Amino acid sequence: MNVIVVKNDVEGGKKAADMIREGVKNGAKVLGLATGSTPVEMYKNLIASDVDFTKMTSVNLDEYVGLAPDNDQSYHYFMQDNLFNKKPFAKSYVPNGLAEDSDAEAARYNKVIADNPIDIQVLGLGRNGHIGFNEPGSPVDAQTRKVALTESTIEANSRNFEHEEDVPKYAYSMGIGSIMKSQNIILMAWGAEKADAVKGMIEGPVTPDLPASILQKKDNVTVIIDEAAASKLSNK
Ligand SMILES: O=P(O)(O)OC[C@H]1O[C@](O)(CO)[C@@H](O)[C@@H]1O
Repeated sequence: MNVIVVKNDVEGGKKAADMIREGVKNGAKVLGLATGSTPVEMYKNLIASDVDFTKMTSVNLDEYVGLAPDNDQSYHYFMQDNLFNKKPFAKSYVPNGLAEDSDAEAARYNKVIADNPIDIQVLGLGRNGHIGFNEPGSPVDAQTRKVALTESTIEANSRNFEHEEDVPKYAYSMGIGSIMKSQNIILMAWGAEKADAVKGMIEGPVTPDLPASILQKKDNVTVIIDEAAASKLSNK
């Protein structure tokens, strides 16, 4: 794990965007993308840059079950708004939150991932150590499936909804097994509320209780964190 500590999300987002531009220059064809507040600065930097995704494919990590693509809380909408409207890809995939058959949707999405091996996967980090929506206890070999969100995640994500009860209880998430197959991973985390998860991810035992800790087992992982998120590390 290559750990880079930056001052704040503005510096970190620029760093991550530079790494993606470099990856694209070096031939990356498929980007795995994340939502949430964490990658917003990275997307701003990519939009302001000369990077061209029009011959590339993007595959997103997750989507809330029950939200339509035009719902402004959906991850489809987030991606349109934060990146795709300004920097379109030849093809972009996000799980279908309205799929009627969740097993069929998971199988469809697993085929998408198998057909489009990910060169660079972008990840955020949940306060409980989740990556994608792989909550604590998720099997390390899991593929895309419908998952139940934990209370901690529902509470954390409720800031984006009018009422906490509006936060969907389920999501489709790419599994840890699929994430681990990506060629390169860039994980970002900002703020003191991520400091425990960051410490566990980097210095703790590899355990399903803290899903991101599995990244210790993978080469080509770059972790970009700000000083607040790094504040509990023993080796700063
Ligand atoms: O970036 P945030 O909003 O802190 O959320 C943490 C992570 O959890 C998720 O909401 C779930 O995938 C991601 O979108 C995000 O990277």
